[in-house]
Amino acid sequence: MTTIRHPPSAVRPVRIMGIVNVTPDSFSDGGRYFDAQAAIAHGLKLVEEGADILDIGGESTRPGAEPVEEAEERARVLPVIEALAARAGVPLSIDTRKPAVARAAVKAGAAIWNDVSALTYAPDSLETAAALDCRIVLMHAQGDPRIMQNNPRYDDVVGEVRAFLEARIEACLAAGIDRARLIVDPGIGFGKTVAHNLALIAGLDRIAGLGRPVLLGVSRKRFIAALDRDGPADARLGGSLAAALEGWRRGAAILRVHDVAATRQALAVARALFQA
Ligand SMILES: Nc1nc2ncc(COP(=O)(O)OP(=O)(O)O)nc2c(=O)[nH]1
Repeated sequence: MTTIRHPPSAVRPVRIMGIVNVTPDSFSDGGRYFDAQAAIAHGLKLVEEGADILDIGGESTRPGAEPVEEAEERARVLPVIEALAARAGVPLSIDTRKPAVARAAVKAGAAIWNDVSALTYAPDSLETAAALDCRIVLMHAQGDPRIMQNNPRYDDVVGEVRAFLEARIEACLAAGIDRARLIVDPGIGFGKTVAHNLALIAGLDRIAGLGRPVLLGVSRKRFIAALDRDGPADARLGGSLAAALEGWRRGAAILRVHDVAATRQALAVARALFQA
């Protein structure tokens, strides 16, 4: 008999992070918001649908993705961040591994640096983060996007991901970054098999045990298709919602999603049911 874990205290709140990919090749919506005006309009639409945060990215990190040059990444994201900082009315996050892009994005109005490399990509990532006035997302990935799905292996995936995130928290503290600025993320789909992804969602309370807010990004990811019919990324809403709700039950504080309205509605019903 599986025990469904209830959120602690009064049905723990969760924030919805809407995804704005200003890229030509993102796995689930590549190209649709590559134009700055389209990206800005999409961000505003996600806020209208209930997004509490917008995550803006200019480089796809899907399996097999090729890196984007810094100048190109800046050109993609900065106009969008500047416009949304003025109009969206919610905190913005910059999804980048490059310190210089993060610095420019924070200057343009971003309040969060979402780094899928957990500040390991560049030698000056930690010192840049220490100097910026923003929150930091530390995400686990095993290997670079180009090769991370070739043959991911763990002895104890939850234990190893937790240990990595704990070590990154310590590295941040040693660099003078205040613990209160840190958010952790198990990196669903970043060097993980389907079984690894499921174990991480089921074991999310052990990641939350680090004492930092947990960000969970399951939206439209490949493991969903592997568990159902192997359809395209935009045919994975049901699985995205199921995984997001389970993540919330097991400790996620922020859900990074493409489908904000549906996620908002699913959470509203799930929370009402916990109080019924
Ligand atoms: N913190 C965090 N950031 C992330 N950034 C990108 C993606 C990949 O999803 P998406 O942005 O939709 O695709 P792409 O990287 O192809 O743009 N997933 C995460 C995630 O799970 N957590």
